[in-house]
Amino acid sequence: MSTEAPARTTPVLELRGLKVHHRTRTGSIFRPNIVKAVDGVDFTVRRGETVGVVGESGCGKSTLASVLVGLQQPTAGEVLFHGQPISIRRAAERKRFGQDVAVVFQDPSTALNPRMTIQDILTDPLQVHGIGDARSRAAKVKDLLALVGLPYTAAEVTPHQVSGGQRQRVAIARALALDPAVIVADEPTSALDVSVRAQVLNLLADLKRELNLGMVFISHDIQTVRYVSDRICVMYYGRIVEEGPAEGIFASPKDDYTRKLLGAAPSLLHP
Ligand SMILES: Nc1ncnc2c1ncn2[C@@H]1O[C@H](COP(=O)(O)OP(=O)(O)OP(=O)(O)O)[C@@H](O)[C@H]1O
Repeated sequence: MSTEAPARTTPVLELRGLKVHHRTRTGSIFRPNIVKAVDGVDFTVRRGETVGVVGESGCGKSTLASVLVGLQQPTAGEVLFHGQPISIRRAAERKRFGQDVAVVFQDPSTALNPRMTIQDILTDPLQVHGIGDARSRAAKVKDLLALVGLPYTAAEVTPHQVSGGQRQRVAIARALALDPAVIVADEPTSALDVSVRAQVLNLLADLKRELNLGMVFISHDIQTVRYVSDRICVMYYGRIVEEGPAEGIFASPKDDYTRKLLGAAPSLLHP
């Protein structure tokens, strides 16, 4: 499934020395308790590659994702887009980032507004960013639906009138609406029926190839990550403890924690 990693071009998205620390309510002002959700991570993704991020619950995957998509300001470290440092504190950079880096969440039932038609859901990002007119937006919706393998008639219904797998296709189409360079998919198949998971994974892999996207695929399931990723980062307690080509990690894991993950529960994709 995975394709050969692209040549060593400049990463489209990069994190350097990323830290996200949270001060919790326990502790005191003299001795605050700090949760180190992400604690010194370097990370890159290039166009045309899928980087898998895997680790158990609480290791910091979602926190990493929220920084990658500009939803959270790190405590320390840099976020670079095409080699240029960016900050979501600056409104213009935040807007640009929202256009260039898109996210697909775990559960499309909660990520999509149940009262909007799929046409409106897909038109909304274009309107918010002031892109095109009514005619070009309608054409774009048609293209997006075709891209994710949905019939044009799906535009007329609401998300709850289609199946779970089709709903996630709508969420993927919405993520593609602004022609992003990177898609961050955070557990995109975990809430889906086992029978449709492989279809959605195949769709993400096809889109990465066709659109030359940088893809970050986050999951607790190492077999699912292996299925889609060119490169894998293994996270443990807020750090990347092992990183390398997907097949290399499986053939000869170097870290004890990676070995533990590989020996753990059977894949949710192939239970
Ligand atoms: N706002 C916050 N305040 C305090 N602690 C937090 C906050 N956000 C996350 N954490 C803690 O940071 C750690 C990493 O959380 P995160 O959600 O990123 O992990 P995860 O690997 O995505 O787990 P899951 O798969 O269960 O979502 C956890 O211990 C979590 O409890």
